[in-house]
Amino acid sequence: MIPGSNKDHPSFIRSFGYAIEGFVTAVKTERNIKVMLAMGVCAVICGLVLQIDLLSWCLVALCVGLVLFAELVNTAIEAVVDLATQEFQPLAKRAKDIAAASVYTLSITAAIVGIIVFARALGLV
Ligand SMILES: Nc1ncnc2c1ncn2[C@@H]1O[C@H](COP(=O)(O)OP(=O)(O)OP(=O)(O)O)[C@@H](O)[C@H]1O
Repeated sequence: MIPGSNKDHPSFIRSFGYAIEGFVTAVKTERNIKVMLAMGVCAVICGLVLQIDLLSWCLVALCVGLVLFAELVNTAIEAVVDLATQEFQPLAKRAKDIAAASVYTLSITAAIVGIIVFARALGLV
């Protein structure tokens, strides 16, 4: 919906409330998001312990945020596919498998960046 085109369009604050609701629902219902949040907390603890520099904090924040973003989008795609069909459908499989692949691609990339950042902080590279 185009913002402002309809007086019933939710306000910015209400839309933000829906987004928070979506985040809470995803965390409550999706095991993978809990795992990713736990890994994000671990990365922050490692950053604090190793006293990484500002640029490294930016990389850690970007990686954690992007992985969570990808998992949230993946969860939304799964919900839409389930809404469209409960039957076995090759296209449903393709959509879910590719959405899952996007999360794993980003997670592996984030893990590589994390290894480099923390190895550098430990003076290993
Ligand atoms: N309607 C469907 N038609 C065909 N294959 C499906 C369908 N629904 C699920 N699948 C297959 O089962 C796999 C698992 O689907 P599911 O919806 O259980 O997601 P999931 O792997 O449990 O995701 P998550 O762990 O993130 O919740 C999909 O990747 C897909 O290969």
